[in-house]
Amino acid sequence: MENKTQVLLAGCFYMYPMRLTKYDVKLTKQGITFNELPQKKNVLKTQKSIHFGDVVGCRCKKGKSEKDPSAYFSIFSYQFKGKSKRKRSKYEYSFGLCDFQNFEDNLKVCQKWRNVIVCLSRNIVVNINEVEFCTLPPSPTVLVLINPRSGPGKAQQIFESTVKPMLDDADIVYKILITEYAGHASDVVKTLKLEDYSGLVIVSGDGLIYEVINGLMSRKDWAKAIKFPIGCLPGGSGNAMCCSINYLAGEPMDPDMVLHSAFILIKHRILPIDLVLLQTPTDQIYSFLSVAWGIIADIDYESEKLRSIGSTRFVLYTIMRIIKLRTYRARISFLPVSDQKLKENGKSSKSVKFARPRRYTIFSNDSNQEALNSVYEVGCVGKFKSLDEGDLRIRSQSMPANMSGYMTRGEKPKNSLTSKSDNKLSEENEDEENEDEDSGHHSGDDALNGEVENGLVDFNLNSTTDEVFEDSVDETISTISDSTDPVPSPLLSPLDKDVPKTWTTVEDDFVTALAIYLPYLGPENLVSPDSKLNDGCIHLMLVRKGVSKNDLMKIFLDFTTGEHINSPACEVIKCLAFRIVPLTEKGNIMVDGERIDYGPIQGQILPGLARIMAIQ
Ligand SMILES: Nc1ncnc2c1ncn2[C@@H]1O[C@H](COP(=O)(O)OP(=O)(O)OP(=O)(O)O)[C@@H](O)[C@H]1O
Repeated sequence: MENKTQVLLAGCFYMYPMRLTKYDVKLTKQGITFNELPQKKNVLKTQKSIHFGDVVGCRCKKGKSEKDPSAYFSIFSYQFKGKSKRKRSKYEYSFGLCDFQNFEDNLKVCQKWRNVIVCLSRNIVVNINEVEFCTLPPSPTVLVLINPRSGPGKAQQIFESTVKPMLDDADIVYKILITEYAGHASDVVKTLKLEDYSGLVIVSGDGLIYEVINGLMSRKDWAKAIKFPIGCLPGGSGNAMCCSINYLAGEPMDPDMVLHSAFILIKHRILPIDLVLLQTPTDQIYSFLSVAWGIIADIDYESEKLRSIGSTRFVLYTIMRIIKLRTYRARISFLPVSDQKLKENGKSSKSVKFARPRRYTIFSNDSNQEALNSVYEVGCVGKFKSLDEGDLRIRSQSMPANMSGYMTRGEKPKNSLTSKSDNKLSEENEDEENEDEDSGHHSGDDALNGEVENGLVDFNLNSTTDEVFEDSVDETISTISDSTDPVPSPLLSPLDKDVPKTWTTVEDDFVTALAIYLPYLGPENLVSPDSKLNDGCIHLMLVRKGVSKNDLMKIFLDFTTGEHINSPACEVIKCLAFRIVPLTEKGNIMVDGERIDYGPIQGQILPGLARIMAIQ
């Protein structure tokens, strides 16, 4: 079994800028521990540690003074301040070595440490016998698409102020493309030479993600193209994808969601994400988030005019639409998950066939409580257990072992890119010999308390690095092979024909129908708490006419916690496919937050078809 606490490297370093105090530093697969030396008798100093789960990069540096032969390795860690785990902050730990008279010899030792640290922080396994020969892994190269018009129009600013410094710390090479018109991102990915990049990073709202996915799916080589890794940073007003990614990674959404999303982006694995193939009478499109009809679609679309005020627009319109409540008639059909599973197991599906769906109870996660509500038996949500802080943290705090091997070497990018991969002078604020404790550089006891900036000079960056993120996911989850054939939709019958007999159909008056396949629909809207990135099912939520305004308001308020799924007025069905045929003449249908022509729509799940940079 892997010994995560085995010491791979040990040495004596001082911490910049405190040159007089030495530290005993040990490196394991989990992180670095350091103790002040010499330990005074009877004085127990707490051991300090840096976890590789928090580390985004490491760089070698030299002192500013030419005469100083010291070499350093600086570790960039984004860790939680205090125990509340509400916000990550940047810490820079610079360990210095001056054992040898010339800089090159000191540097060699620091480079060895740096190489191992970078590998372990990127989940590349380094065993004890590999430490001496461990080389610096090449840097990933990404294309960053920024939508200057998304949300309150701050995507570019967000990138410059928060994301760029983090990408630089992580030595991620990037090329920036600012979208110039609606549809630009789609045009770009339709012809993009995917082999030039390790992935695509979208700084925008959900609209640009939708564009990119549909652009990739429109390519002849769609089956290969859709596996191109996509990373997302919140620049829009909804940002449902980013909220969902942060939630599933156990990273905070507030405050400073951008920083936490950027942290995930740097520490990501490439994970499969479900898409849904949608058909309308005129179109076939691909969706990653939801199809909304009724009040949820109305709020999304009608609040567009208040885009400039950010996510507050949703709150205002929710109140307005509940006061002036509309209901809509529709025929809604679905293929429940368990129905299909029964068939796969070779059992008769007779027992779950019924003309009109029966309502069954599900139980609250509180075992003392009576059965609370009703949903369809087949594919019902079942028990909903809300994750507490502790549950959520486990994954993000955990060490590289649970995120192993997501990188490998690839082709060298051909583009000229904005990169930090050259030796460069750091912004100088102070003389290196100045041992001022307020310098913001971490030394000894203050190492866990301050911000960064230092008087060291970057030295060791490998400017000829090449890398792609390896798709290390379990390919079996994807049902579709690399092909140039049209995308298959075996579960769907033509939209102008009846749904297959195995489906269930309801005709009724509704307040809303929402097919959703990610947990969050927008900030503070945990509409589908049970959804995962790749659970292979659509969560169909129905609210029928007859719900009181109070109950409806409670459902919307409970979106913040996901508790609404315990409301008797909220029916949830896990299904593989669905069809909504609106019977009320006018209304809105929103796909991933974008309005499409009003009319019948059907969809089926494409399990794990796309690839997303996330932690789950
Ligand atoms: N330069 C541009 N000018 C005008 N529109 C653009 C430009 N670049 C992209 N777009 C369009 O802006 C639309 C809205 O962007 P996006 O969805 O990213 O932001 P948002 O609507 O504020 O966020 P969310 O969808 O999360 O609420 C997208 O449909 C995209 O096509």
